Amino acid sequence: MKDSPDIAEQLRLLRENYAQQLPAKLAQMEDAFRQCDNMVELPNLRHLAHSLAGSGATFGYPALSVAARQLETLVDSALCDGRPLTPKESDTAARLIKTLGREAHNPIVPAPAPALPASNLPETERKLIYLVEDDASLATDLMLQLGHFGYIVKSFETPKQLLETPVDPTLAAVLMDIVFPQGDLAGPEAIIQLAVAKQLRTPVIFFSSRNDLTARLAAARAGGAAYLVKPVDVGELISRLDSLVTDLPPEPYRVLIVDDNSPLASHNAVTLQSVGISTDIVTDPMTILAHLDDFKPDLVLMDMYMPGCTGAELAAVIRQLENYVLVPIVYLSTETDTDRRLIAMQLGADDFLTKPITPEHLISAVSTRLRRYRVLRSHIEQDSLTGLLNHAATKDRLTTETARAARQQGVFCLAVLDLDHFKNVNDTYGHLIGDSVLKNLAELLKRRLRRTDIVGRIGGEEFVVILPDTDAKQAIQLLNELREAFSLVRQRASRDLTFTTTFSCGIAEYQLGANANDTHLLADQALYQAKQAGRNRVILANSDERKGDGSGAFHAL
Ligand SMILES: Nc1nc2c(ncn2[C@@H]2O[C@H](COP(=O)(O)OP(=O)(O)OP(=O)(O)O)[C@@H](O)[C@H]2O)c(=O)[nH]1
Repeated sequence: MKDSPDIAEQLRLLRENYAQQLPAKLAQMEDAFRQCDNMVELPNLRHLAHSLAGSGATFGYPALSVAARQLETLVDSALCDGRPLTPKESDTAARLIKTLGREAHNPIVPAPAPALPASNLPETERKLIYLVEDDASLATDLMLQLGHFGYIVKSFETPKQLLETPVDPTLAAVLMDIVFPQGDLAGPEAIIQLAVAKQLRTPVIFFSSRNDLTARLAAARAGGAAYLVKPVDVGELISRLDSLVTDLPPEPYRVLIVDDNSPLASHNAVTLQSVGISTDIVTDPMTILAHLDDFKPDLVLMDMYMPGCTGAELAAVIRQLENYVLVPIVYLSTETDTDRRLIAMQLGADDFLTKPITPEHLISAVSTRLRRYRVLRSHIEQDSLTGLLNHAATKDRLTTETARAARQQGVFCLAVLDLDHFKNVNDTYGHLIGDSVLKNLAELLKRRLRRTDIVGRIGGEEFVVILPDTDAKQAIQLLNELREAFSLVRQRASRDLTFTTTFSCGIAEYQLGANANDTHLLADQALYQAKQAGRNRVILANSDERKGDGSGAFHAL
């Protein structure tokens, strides 16, 4: 696969820009060299050489990189000794600068980055499902139930109707009964016809009151991805559907590039973007904290030597932040000295990549670490029953969101949800059924909320939803929709017994200056009011009550 035209074009422009700026950089270097007898210009000369050494090869000037690296090493050793260049070193430096001038006219067009399929495809909000069921009341009920979880359902009474309808290209799955008045295996037979006539490749879930091998075999031969026995357990159906139709790409990996060399940082960013990795660039290391909070990187790719502070110092600072103890920090540096590398690593970085680096190597080295980090993070952060964020991770996210809102003077809402009379559910139907209710609520929240919303389970039957960039009015409306939808979900206790249940919810809108505990305490108080007022309702906290000490709200979870 080739670079997308957009990315190839961006890379070409970056190379062109670099080539245009090269003569000025070389002129600066010659100036610095001419004045380097006075020692003041030596660090500048080293910095300029360092910058060219790191960036030249990336933009098609490998020999220039080599010469610049030699120059950097030479100047570095004089600076370490605290002396000017010796006459011999000056000769070598003059020769190297000449080489730089020559090589600046000899660019090689770098091979395009090997693009893997981009993973950040646009998100399709709601999935279209075809339901083929001759029992009108069951069809209506399933349509409603699936609708609560955010699916759009188009219903057909007979397989023939389905066969006669052009297949919608956005179709995500088919739910097909087995037995129809037209035949005991009319459902699977229709699916085979569809596959032949219309090349239907969409996943099919069969459901039937038949539970015999003949029916199951027919479904399997028709390529059925799942087989559910009636009465259909909505929770099971949703989890099967979700696993089959969730083509939502995984959230793109995020790499924060910290490099004062702006063209090089952009080049690396475009290279990573070509495989769907999302990037953010920090050219001024002193602004890194804001970038960390806003961008929440899965990996930090960092230059080692920058004005203001070194990469090693920055790595040490990042490691002091609780939320970034685990995030991989990788140096991308021209540093080859093993001792200096080891010292830099001791301060908190995980690895070294050496500049110049080919796009292939950069992508592969970064991707491996990103994958490992995400797996590790999900083990640490997920609640095992529901797959939502656990208590600690939710608390972290709330702290981060609070910091972001404070910095940007933005808004967000925090909703705390608690199932009503859940003890009764456990006592009446058993703990396992209670668990499936918890999973159904988690599923509903996951399906109905935006990807940018944060959902966690913070206690037995207590959930938290953080809604960035959402004001109180919008939050109330959304949570009421969710409350309504959940109250209509048919929970299955046994083959013949279903029940419904509800949740209460307290919402707090972030108030400028409040900390995470303040907001959480407010939402908790509103939840308490919702319970007192009769449950199954959403109540917004009164922000004037925020004057309490606010302490320990999260501890109380
Ligand atoms: N099935 C199941 N139950 C849980 C889990 N964690 C907590 N619970 C139960 O949740 C119930 C919570 O009960 P209460 O705190 O009395 O609240 P409630 O019955 O929901 O009543 P209100 O909140 O006042 O409406 C207890 O019965 C817990 O055992 C879990 O992981 N699975």
